[in-house]
Amino acid sequence: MFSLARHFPGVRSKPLLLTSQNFPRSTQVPHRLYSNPPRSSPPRAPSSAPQSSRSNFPIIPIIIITAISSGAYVYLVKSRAVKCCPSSRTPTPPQPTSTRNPILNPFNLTSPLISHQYQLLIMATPRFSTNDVTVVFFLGGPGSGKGTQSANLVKDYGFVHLSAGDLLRAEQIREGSQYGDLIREYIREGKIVPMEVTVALLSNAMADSLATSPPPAGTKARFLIDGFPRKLDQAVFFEETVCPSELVLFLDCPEDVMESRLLKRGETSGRDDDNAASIRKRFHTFVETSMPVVDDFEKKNKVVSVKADSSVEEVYEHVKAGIEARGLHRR
Ligand SMILES: Nc1ncnc2c1ncn2[C@@H]1O[C@H](COP(=O)(O)OP(=O)(O)OP(=O)(O)O)[C@@H](O)[C@H]1O
Ligand SMILES: O=c1ccn([C@@H]2O[C@H](COP(=O)(O)O)[C@@H](O)[C@H]2O)c(=O)[nH]1
Repeated sequence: MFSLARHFPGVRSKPLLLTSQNFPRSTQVPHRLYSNPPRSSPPRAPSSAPQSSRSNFPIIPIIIITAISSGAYVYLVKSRAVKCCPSSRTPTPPQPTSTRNPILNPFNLTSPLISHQYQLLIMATPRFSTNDVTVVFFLGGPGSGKGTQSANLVKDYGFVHLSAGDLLRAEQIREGSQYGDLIREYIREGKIVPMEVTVALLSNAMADSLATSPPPAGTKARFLIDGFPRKLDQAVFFEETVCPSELVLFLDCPEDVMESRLLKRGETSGRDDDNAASIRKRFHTFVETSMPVVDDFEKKNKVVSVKADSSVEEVYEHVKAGIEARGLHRR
C-alpha cells in the first residue's frame, strides 16, 4: 500500500476513514465492516533529525498531489457507480451476489456481505425502487406464528418469504463466516444482531431472488420480510438503503400462548433459543425494543394488526382480510 510516511520521511501517514466529511449522511456506514479499523501507531523512535528540518518540508506540493490523486480516485469510483446505476433512482440490475461479480465486488473480497457494503458506499438512495419491488414487513412476538402464516401467504399471493432469523442462522453456520460466533451469541441471548449484518443479508437475498426468479413481466416482486425490523434504527437503515416498506403485518398474541408454542416447538426444532431461559430474554427484547417499531409504523398508518391466538386457519382468515383490505392481493 502507498505510504506517505515511507516515501516522504517526516510526514505521518493517516488512515483514510469514512466520516461525515467525506461521505453524505445516507451513505455513511461504520468503517469496521468496510476496512480494517485504524490501528494505533506503534511508538515511534525518537528522531535524530533536528526539529527545524520538518518545518522546511515541502508540505504545500504534497497537499496538492494528494488532492489531485484523491479527486482521481473519487472520479473512478463514481464512474463505476454510473455504469452500475445510470440514475440514482434506478435500482441496480439484479445480480447474484457472487463474490466473483466484478461490478459488485471490484476488489474480489470474499465476504458475501461485500456486495452490499460496496453498494452502500456508492449509492445515496435505496438499492431497490418501490416501482419494481413491494416490501411487507411481518412482525409479531417470538412464536406468534409469523413463519407459519408466511407459508400461506407465499402459496396464495406469490410473496417471496425472507426470514431475517433464518438468514442469520444460515450465516451463523456458513463456513468461513466472520460473523458466525457473534450471531450465535446474540441469538442465544435473544439480542438484536448489529443491523449492518442483517440488512446486508436481506438486501443480498432480495437481489438473488430478483436475479434467479424475477417476477412475471409487468409486475412487481413482493417480499414478505419476516421478523424484521426489530429495532427502530434497523427500520430507518433498511428503508434508506434497501427499499421503503409498503405495509407492516403484525401478529398480536399473548405471551403465555407464545411461550407454550415455543416450548413445544423446542422439542424438535433444534434451535438454541427455544428454551425457557432464551424465550424469557426474547420476550423482553420484543417488548422493549421491537414493539416501539410497530408503534412507530402505526403512527404512519402502515400497520395491519391481527389477533393471533386462535387456530392457524382462523388467524389466516384475518391475515387475508387485512392483506386484501390494503389491496396487496393484487400484483
Ligand atoms: N395459530 C396457531 N395455533 C397453534 N400453533 C401455532 C399457531 N401458529 C403457529 N403455531 C405453532 O407455533 C410454533 C411457532 O410458530 P412460528 O414458528 O410460525 O412462529 P414465529 O412467529 O415465526 O416464531 P419465531 O419468531 O420464534 O421464529 C410452531 O411450532 C407452529 O407450528
Ligand atoms: O432482524 C433480526 C431478526 C432476528 N434476529 C435474531 O435472531 C433471533 C431469532 O429470530 P426469529 O425471527 O425468531 O427466527 C432473534 O431472537 C434475534 O436474536 C436479529 O438479531 N435481528
